[in-house]
Amino acid sequence: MLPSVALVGRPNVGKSTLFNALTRSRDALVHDEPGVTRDRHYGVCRPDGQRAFVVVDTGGIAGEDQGLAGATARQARAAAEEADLVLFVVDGREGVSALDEEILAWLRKSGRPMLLVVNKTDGLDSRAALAEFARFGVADAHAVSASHRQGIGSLLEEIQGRLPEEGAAEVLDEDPDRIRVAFVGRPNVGKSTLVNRILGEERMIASDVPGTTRDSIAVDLERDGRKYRLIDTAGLRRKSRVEAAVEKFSIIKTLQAIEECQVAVILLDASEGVTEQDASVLGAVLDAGRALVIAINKWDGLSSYQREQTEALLSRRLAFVPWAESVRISALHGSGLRELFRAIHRAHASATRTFSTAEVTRALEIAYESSPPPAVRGHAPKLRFAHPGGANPPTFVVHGSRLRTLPDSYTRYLENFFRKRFKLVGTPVRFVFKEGENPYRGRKNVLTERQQARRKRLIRHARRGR
Ligand SMILES: Nc1nc2c(ncn2[C@@H]2O[C@H](COP(=O)(O)OP(=O)(O)OP(=O)(O)O)[C@@H](O)[C@H]2O)c(=O)[nH]1
Ligand SMILES: Nc1nc2c(ncn2[C@@H]2O[C@H](COP(=O)(O)OP(=O)(O)OP(=O)(O)O)[C@@H](O)[C@H]2O)c(=O)[nH]1
Repeated sequence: MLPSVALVGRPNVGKSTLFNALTRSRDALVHDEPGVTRDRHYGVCRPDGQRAFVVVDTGGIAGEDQGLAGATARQARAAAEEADLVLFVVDGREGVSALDEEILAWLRKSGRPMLLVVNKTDGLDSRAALAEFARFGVADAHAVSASHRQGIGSLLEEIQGRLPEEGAAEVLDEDPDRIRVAFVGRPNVGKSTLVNRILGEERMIASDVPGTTRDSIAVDLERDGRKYRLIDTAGLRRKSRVEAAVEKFSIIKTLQAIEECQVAVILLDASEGVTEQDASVLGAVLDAGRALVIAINKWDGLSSYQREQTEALLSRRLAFVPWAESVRISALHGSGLRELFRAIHRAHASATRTFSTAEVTRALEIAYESSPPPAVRGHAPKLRFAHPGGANPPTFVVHGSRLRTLPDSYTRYLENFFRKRFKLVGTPVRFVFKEGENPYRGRKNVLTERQQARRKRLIRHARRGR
């Protein structure tokens, strides 16, 4: 499961800046889509080749008046207590303050694992900056500059070393035929009703998945001869655990469920359109690169006039994900479920389809020849070669030159072209651009003339020396 790391500290020490440095590291790949709200307080850090984690910006724990008892502070505490690791952020320029001491005392009491992050050390002697905070007696202190992105790499390494071990539930996918689905959405859209409806149908075999930890719940089921695993959702939680209290909407749990699934089904309430919170859940699905199906629930409650209005509104608000299928359902009456599962299946098939290098390069050639990218200052980018770069989401690696000058509109053109050619629905598609020659040229041992001449020279030398 995605572990979580909370940023705690007094106002103005640079928590938001650090949050951005950690969560926006893949800006090149994650395009800002109009219509998507990014929740400023929650994000996912996906360091290259390392384990991803949720980052929570707890908001500043303010001065004495509101102090540790204020509403913000209460939220900060709750977030910190839920986190697997706390980054206690302080200001390296201002040095130790009374409030820092207060926060530290509280963090110690909470018993959460903690790292001290001394920020704003750009232009400072970082050893001196750390020494200032040595009296805190926190063994693990890191000097960083969030705004200059200094020290972030080593901070990330330190964080990696302190995340909890991955649980048994994470060794999820033994069965490649089983589709991992998460039903996500804000409170009251009908997740529990839908999950219960799905699990309640007779033809299905539902069972709790053994080996899942206390915090992670999954249920396997079969439907129309296909196998699914429903990943932890509020709906599942309430059903499988005897818990009277209504579980509050947890963004962390939503992010975790999204990370673990292959297909995220986002539920919307037909009578309410796409709210800010819906848009932020949508944004999280896109950031994670998951396949997406939009289920518009409570369709039963609308008159035909309202239905028309809703259709028009939704198609406007969802125009930025034209590739996602939306299905109208009623969780209450169980209508639309067959279509819902078909859409899940199509999205999964697209998201996990495999490609050969030959077909990908061919597609690139055709796209390129039929519409080459525009020249910038007299030089046009050249696209030479492409190969598949992974699934879920389908990723295409394109090699060429001057690719930095490729306009976004051209990336969108390529995306649409590939979508059409490979009939990809319900999944984001990613392109990674790499400068340089065909990387397979060297591997096939095809040497340039200069390389061949050099090689012959070396061989001659070696012979003479013998
Ligand atoms: N010199 C320098 N300034 C920084 C650095 N990080 C943040 N700042 C500045 O510090 C100020 C506060 O940064 P924020 O990230 O908003 O601080 P915060 O802790 O999130 O503040 P609250 O939202 O009030 O809790 C801004 O003016 C930043 O530009 C840094 O590494 N070096
Ligand atoms: N008319 C109508 N009402 C529905 C439908 N689905 C759910 N509801 C109602 O919407 C309310 C909320 O449903 P829940 O299933 O509890 O919503 P939830 O998303 O699980 O809510 P949280 O657990 O708070 O996140 C309940 O009163 C349901 O009866 C539907 O398809 N049609």
